[in-house]
Amino acid sequence: MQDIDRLNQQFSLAEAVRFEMGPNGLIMIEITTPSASAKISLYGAQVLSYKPTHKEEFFYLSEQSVYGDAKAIRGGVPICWPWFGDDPSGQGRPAHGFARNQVWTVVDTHQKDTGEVAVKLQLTANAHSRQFWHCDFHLEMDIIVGASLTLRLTTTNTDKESFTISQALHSYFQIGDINNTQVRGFDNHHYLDKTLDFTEKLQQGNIRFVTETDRIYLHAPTYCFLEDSSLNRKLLIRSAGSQTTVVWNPWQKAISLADMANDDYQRFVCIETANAADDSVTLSPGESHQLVAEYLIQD
Ligand SMILES: O=P(O)(O)OC[C@H]1O[C@@H](O)[C@H](O)[C@@H](O)[C@@H]1O
Repeated sequence: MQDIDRLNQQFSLAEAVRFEMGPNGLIMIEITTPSASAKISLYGAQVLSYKPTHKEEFFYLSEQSVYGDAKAIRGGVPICWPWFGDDPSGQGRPAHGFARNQVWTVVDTHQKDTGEVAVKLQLTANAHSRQFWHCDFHLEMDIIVGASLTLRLTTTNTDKESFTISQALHSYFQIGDINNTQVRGFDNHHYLDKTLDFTEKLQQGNIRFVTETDRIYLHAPTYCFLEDSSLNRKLLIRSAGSQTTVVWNPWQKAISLADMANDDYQRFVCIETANAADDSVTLSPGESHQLVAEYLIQD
């Protein structure tokens, strides 16, 4: 159990970093820098908020989110790890793995000369993870808050055997209106359509949302744009260590999601920097892999 007083003693930074009690006793890191503020939940190492100074919030966070209770918080940037989507072994283990449902450990906080704040969180094999996955691992999440938000998830194989993972930084971007939103950058890219049993299709033009959208873009570009004319905002999403991008909006299926209002599908789009489908990652003992996403406003 990580005590708030101890965390504040060890890792708070003057005006920039402090630890607070969030809903249901979950510990949150509140970050303030000259160029942005952010909130991170230790449960899931999940960024829940990032707001550049004088600009709109980047992320959607459902008002009906469940905090803790082995559920993922619905919004911000959940981490899907060590598998993306349904249990690849078909044994009914939790969708999107277990990292989003575990309390992570704080390893470091510091402020750079530029004013950016960097937070490092860690997860290693434990009794809970072993219920679902027998491997030994070291997982590190670096979160860098400044004029942009950078997330870097480093997986190191500390086991005696190789293992294979899939994963995603499952960012829920807040938008003004789904009807005035498009994603640019995937023209002429193939994708697997999860709503049609993973049928492969070709994207023509920008992605627009008119129905349930659940796609894994293959050989994905290293950057794309989320254009939202209601908020008059263009976000740039840069990725590294990833060859797949997942684009998801549940549309009317939001009704079946207990932790989301029925019409909330109009207010977010998920664009997920991933290693999914054939883009899984195999690591030998001692090897590491980094999955990186950076989000910023494009003027
Ligand atoms: O409800 P969950 O487990 O957080 O998953 C939400 C969605 O996450 C997306 O990444 C998947 O492509 C969807 O198929 C899934 O429905």
